[in-house]
Amino acid sequence: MQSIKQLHKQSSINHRRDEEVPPGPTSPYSPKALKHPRSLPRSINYLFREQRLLFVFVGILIGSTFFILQPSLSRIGPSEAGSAIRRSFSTGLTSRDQITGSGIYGFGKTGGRVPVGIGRRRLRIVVTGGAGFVGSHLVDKLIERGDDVIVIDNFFTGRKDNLVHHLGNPRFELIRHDVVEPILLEVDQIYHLACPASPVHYKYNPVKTIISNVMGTLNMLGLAKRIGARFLLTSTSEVYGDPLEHPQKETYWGNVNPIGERSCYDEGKRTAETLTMDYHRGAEVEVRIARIFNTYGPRMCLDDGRVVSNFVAQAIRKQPLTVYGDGKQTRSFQYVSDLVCHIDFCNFSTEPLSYWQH
Ligand SMILES: O=C(O)[C@H]1O[C@H](OP(=O)(O)OP(=O)(O)OC[C@H]2O[C@@H](n3ccc(=O)[nH]c3=O)[C@H](O)[C@@H]2O)[C@H](O)[C@@H](O)[C@@H]1O
Repeated sequence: MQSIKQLHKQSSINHRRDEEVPPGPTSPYSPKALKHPRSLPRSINYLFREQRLLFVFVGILIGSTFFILQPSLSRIGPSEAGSAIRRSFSTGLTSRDQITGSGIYGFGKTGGRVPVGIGRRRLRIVVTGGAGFVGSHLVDKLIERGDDVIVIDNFFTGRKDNLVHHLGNPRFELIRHDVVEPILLEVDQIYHLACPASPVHYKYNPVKTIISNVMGTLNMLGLAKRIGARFLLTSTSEVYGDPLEHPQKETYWGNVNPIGERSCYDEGKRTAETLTMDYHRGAEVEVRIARIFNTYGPRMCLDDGRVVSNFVAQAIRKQPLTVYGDGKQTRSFQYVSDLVCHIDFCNFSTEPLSYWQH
């Protein structure tokens, strides 16, 4: 209101001044001659000169093309991708996804128009435990795919050496942080791997192992809920304990000793799975659970303590191989690159359960 009053005041003063000093014939001031309004033929003539009309049409064409393509572009966003996929989960590297739309990858699959030269939107992904044996291979895959990766690791069993080839890459960040403490990051997806996985390592400090599993998973699920990120938990076949069924199906609930030496890990992971499903049911966090079996491959520490690395280390040193117990126990082994492909597939999969049963 103040500024409007001022303007009114000014215009009335000007008006009075004009009244007081009327421009006479002898006055040195001569007002600017008023421009004649353009006649219609002149305006049309102006438009046609120098191909102006053509430029107007080209401008309209470019503008309308952009607005037609815009709905397709918006499909790239995580919120849209999330809405295309019903909240779902999978366990044991088997996909229980109940897809009502289509996967995040294909615009074609969503039925939208695909602007030429535009691919999948680059995702920001956090990998907890990304400096570890499995985590570092997963990071390699995500970086190779073109995503931005933030690694969180407390370096208890992880090593910077596993990630040294990514240092200096602008799409890669490494944070020394223990997941038992909360952290706030803006990402699209969370791969939660942080936890010692070898019996030697998780038995070293069992209380810390169970705290990492429970508090670490809780913190990461809280983050996923807050920022609307998809969450993948790397669980273990240890949730089956000493199974009474072979092979173990997802429907099998296991035979776990709650007070044994391995319970810190087994029960820790079982609680982590429970929390994951509770966040899924109660807070609609989009989740995946991968139950990982005994994995081997490059970057596995020689002192890892698992059977493959122990046997390799003993073979290199030309020592006899140590077999615990009666040697009749059985395990499922997988190579780390196969595991990483499956974790990645599990996270993006639109495949039905049967895919994993072959
Ligand atoms: O398969 C899995 O789900 C689990 O595999 C391993 O657990 P485990 O298979 O018990 O680990 P290993 O130490 O590799 O033992 C495999 C078998 O080989 C035996 N073993 C181990 C080491 C060794 O030197 N000699 C030996 O006979 C063990 O007693 C066991 O029966 C991992 O530690 C878990 O994190 C993982 O989830």
